[in-house]
Amino acid sequence: MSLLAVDEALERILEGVQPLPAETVPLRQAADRVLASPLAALRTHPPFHASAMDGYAVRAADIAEAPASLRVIGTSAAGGSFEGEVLPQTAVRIFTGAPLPKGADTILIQENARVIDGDSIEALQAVDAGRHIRRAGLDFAEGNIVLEQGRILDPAALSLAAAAGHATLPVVRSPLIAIISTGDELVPPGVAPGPNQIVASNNFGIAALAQRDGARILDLGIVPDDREAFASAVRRAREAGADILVTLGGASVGDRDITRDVLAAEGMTLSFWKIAMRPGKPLIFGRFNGTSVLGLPGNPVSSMVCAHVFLSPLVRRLAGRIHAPDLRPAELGAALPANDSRRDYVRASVALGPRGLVATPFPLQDSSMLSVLAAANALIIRAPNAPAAEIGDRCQVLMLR
Ligand SMILES: Nc1nc2c(c(=O)[nH]1)N[C@H]1C(S)=C(S)[C@@H](COP(=O)(O)OP(=O)(O)OC[C@H]3O[C@@H](n4cnc5c(N)ncnc54)[C@H](O)[C@@H]3O)O[C@H]1N2
Ligand code: MOO
Repeated sequence: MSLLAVDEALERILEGVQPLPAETVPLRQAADRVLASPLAALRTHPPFHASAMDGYAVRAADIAEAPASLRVIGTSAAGGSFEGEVLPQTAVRIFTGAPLPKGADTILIQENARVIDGDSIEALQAVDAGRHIRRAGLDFAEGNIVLEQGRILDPAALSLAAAAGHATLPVVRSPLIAIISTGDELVPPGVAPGPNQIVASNNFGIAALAQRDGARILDLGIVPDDREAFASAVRRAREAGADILVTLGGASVGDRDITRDVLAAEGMTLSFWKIAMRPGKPLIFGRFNGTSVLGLPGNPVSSMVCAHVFLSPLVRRLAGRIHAPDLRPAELGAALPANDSRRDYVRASVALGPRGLVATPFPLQDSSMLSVLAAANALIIRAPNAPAAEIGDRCQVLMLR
């Protein structure tokens, strides 16, 4: 029986999945979140014609023939204003950000003025009308849409939202990802493994990737290969309201690979098990009410590659983010043998060569080897049944960093 193709598996995972509903959070907590609806300015900015420089608010006509002397009749500083009017042959001392007084139509910067005595100056240069003035509404006007729905609230967007008068923002709720690591052989880092044990690692990379995609993490720790212990962790994930449950390990066909069985016994509807992918063949996907379940294979590289290919798009869809994998054309830096019937994600190092990117596969591709995955900056994607390829042949790579 032929295995489910990777693209079809991803389609099933994303089928019917919509961004989560909005919640309102204070501005500071909105950093790096996704704006849930278009944001209209609550005010106009600048709210008045403002000076962009320190100097003198003057009438351009008065200083058309420089040098010209002017009487200084007052001051306009940011946070205050000059309430009178700039009449012919007068000027108002003005500072950056302060309102332009009535009658003035330009700013003479102070470097081009000479103070004659306490209350008069000499303009040393003529200035065109309108110089160094920020017109009211130059940045945005009340009611303008200043940020689009779906905008990632990066630092500039946050400051703009604040300037537009918003103290809180509607953001897409961050998906909650519960992670369960399974296996009698696993201990957490920092704990000395017993004989026959190893350190659990997958949960750290998976959590970091999901967080980068906008998720919150509930790490439920390590459970032994025991049906009741695993079932109880699954229940904890559901009680916590996890949007996605990720299980690590126990996905394959061994006697202790109980993941699929227990998930089904707990009420999960299985969508698929096993796909035409290397690494990652034993991937499990199913759904509880409101919770998608990804059963990732235990091999650390299989886990991470499946997370890049399937978990990231799912998290991003829920988080209201666009998923745009960084796929690029490259040429092979080493030969590759013919592929079998699974799509292969080959750990590779990609660098710029004389004709563009060159992707050189690592010689060891064992799906347990995190040292190779961490050294790789890309995965060469090989189609099922691709024939043997030579150095210089074209290929497609998925950039990882
Ligand atoms: N007879 C067959 N055997 C296997 C097949 C198969 O088709 N027929 N598939 C192989 C493939 S492909 C994979 S991938 C693995 C995946 O198996 P499981 O998902 O059941 O994973 P485990 O057996 O639980 O563990 C595999 C390996 O990974 C280590 N592991 C598990 N969890 C973690 C963790 N959280 N952190 C670090 N390392 C972990 C575990 O100790 C094992 O060494 O099955 C093949 N077998
Ligand atoms: O798929 Mo396994 O993931 O080939 O090691």
